Order: sequence, then C-alpha cells, then structure tokens
Amino acid sequence: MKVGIVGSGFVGSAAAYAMALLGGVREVVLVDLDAKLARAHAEDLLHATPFAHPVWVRAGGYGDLEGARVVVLAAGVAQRPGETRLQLLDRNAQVFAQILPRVGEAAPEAVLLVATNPVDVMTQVAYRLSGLPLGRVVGSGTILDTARFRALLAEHLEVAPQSVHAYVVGEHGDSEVLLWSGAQVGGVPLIAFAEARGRPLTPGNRARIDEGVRKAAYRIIEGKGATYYGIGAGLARLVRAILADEKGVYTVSAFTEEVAGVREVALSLPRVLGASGVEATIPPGLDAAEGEALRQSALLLKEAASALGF
Ligand SMILES: NC(=O)C1=CN([C@@H]2O[C@H](COP(=O)(O)OP(=O)(O)OC[C@H]3O[C@@H](n4cnc5c(N)ncnc54)[C@H](O)[C@@H]3O)[C@@H](O)[C@H]2O)C=CC1
Ligand SMILES: CC(=O)C(=O)O
Repeated sequence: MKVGIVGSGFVGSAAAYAMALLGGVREVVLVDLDAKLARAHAEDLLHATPFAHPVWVRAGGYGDLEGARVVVLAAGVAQRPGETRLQLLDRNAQVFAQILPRVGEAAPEAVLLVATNPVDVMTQVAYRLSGLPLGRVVGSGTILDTARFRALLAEHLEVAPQSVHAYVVGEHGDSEVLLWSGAQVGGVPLIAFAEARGRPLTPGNRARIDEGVRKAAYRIIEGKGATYYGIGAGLARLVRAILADEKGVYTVSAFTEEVAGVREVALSLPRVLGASGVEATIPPGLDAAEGEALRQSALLLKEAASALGF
C-alpha cells in the first residue's frame, strides 16, 4: 500500500523511517519543494529497508502520489526556539494553499494526515481547502502529547507505557488538556495505582509531569532545533491504523461540529481511526476543571481559525 509524504524535512523523513521499521506499507513517496533533499532522504531510507520491512522508498513529484491511500502533510516552517506553534499559522496556511490542490488532483481518494503546525488549525485549513468529507482530513493532534503523558507517567510509576491509559485532548499546544481524572493503569484508576505501587502522585509530581508534557517541544527545540522522533513514530502508527482499518482509538484532530459548547473547530478528542479516516468521535469523561480547560482550548483554536478566514 502506498503512502505519500509532502514535506520531507525532519518530520517527514522521520515518519518514513518509522514506517520502514513498523511495516504495513509497501511504498513511500517523498515530495518536497527541495527535490534534492527528498532524493537524499529517499536514498538513505531505502538503505534501512533490508534491516526492517520491504518498503520501496523513493522521491517524486505530485503525480507520483497517484494511488496513495494516505498522504502525510509535513510541509512548511517549524518553530524556532521560543516561538509558539500558533505563530506559524499565516506562513503554513500559504504553503497548504499551494500544495492541497496538487495533492487533491493526484490522490483524490487519499486520507490526508496533517502534521504541519499549528496542527489543529492546519487540519481545519486542509478540511476547508480540500473539500473532502470530514473524516478524511485527520490531524496528528495530541497523539504526541498523549505519548509524552504516558511516557512520563510510566517513568514515574516504573511500568511499561503500554499499560498506561491516559489521554491529552484539545489543542496540540500550550492550551492542551491532560485528562488526569479518567487515567488508568492496568484497569486501575491512576491515583489508586500510584499509591499501591508506592509512587504517589503528589501535587509536585503532577506539576512536573504537566510541565514535562506541555513544554516538551520548547525544550527539545532549544536543545536540537527540532522534534521528530516522537511525531515520526506517531505518524507511522496512525498510517498503519488507517491502512489496516484497525479501528484503534487515538487522540487525533479533526473538524468537529461542536465541542464543549464551541461550534465548528478542529481539535483532538479520542477518535476511532479506520480505512476511511476518523470513523467516530467519543466524548471523553471530564471533571469540571478539565471541561472548562477544553472549552478554553476550543475557543482559542476557533479564534485563530476565524482570524484566518477558515
Ligand atoms: N504535529 C506535531 O506533533 C509536530 C509538528 N511539527 C511540524 O511539522 C512541520 C515540519 O517540521 P520539520 O520537518 O521539522 O521542518 P523542516 O523545515 O525540516 O521540513 C519542512 C519541509 O517542508 C518543505 N516545504 C516547504 N514549503 C513547501 C511547499 N510549498 N511544498 C513542498 N514542500 C515544502 C521544506 O522544503 C522542508 O523540507 C512544522 O510545521 C513543525 O512545526 C513538528 C514536530 C511535531
Ligand atoms: C514541535 C511540536 O509540535 C512538538 O514537538 O510537539
């Protein structure tokens, strides 16, 4: 099965690498404004495939996206140290205005998987510009924040992150909402599990984990200029869920008719992902503070999209 990646910089190339390691993809086509960069990544990535899965990685133009089941959009500018994701909006909306008609012409049946930041508003931009059905435009949203939350909880509790069921919803950005109230580990409510494990979640521990999730991107960008391994692995996981028609539940972004009293806004909620993209949205259990934080996050995203005319 064929996957296209438009924008093969740090994020696009890391996603292709993770796809080669994870499998389930037959062919990956890298498209970039910088054709030389795309060719170099494709050549390098192809050399990883004998150690991983038989994926044919190549560089190409938009026409080479024909027949792709999923097209990952990771083109545009990234944050510089200290910059917020929302500050990228104007520049990346212009990039999407250039690439979406070309993707739509070459791969009209594909599910679009948006990674470009600010990913929620860019998902809304892609939904409006593409004219595709709502579920076919999916943003990676808070899949990375959910992974960060699980990884930090797992580290604190000394358990495998795969046993932690905790979610981050709302914006992939500063206003994101960590859902502490419904988190579970191995089917046991988080707080009870932490007590039983002898690793209680004191207010200090919670504040440290919240900061570790919410500020991760700023710290990583300050240290090495970009983040890409986490999102690369997350994108590969979402691609596999779509290609295999998995019906897994992921916190991905999509245009949503109404959330927490806010109408027509793209943000992350737990959603069932299958061959046609988002197949269902499941309202999460929220306490009063989480509900209000989700509303504030939705309002902020709605305002950013409206200011841009989307
Ligand atoms: N959703 C998430 O969780 C994450 C999103 N990101 C976002 O992903 C995006 C890409 O980040 P990086 O890969 O680090 O940046 P990068 O600068 O390494 O790659 C971006 C690529 O887009 C290409 N590009 C720019 N305009 C284009 C156009 N009109 N057509 C085709 N290609 C074009 C550039 O040539 C470049 O190779 C950024 O917006 C960044 O903020 C980054 C990390 C996590
Ligand atoms: C850059 C970005 O969005 C992240 O690492 O969360």
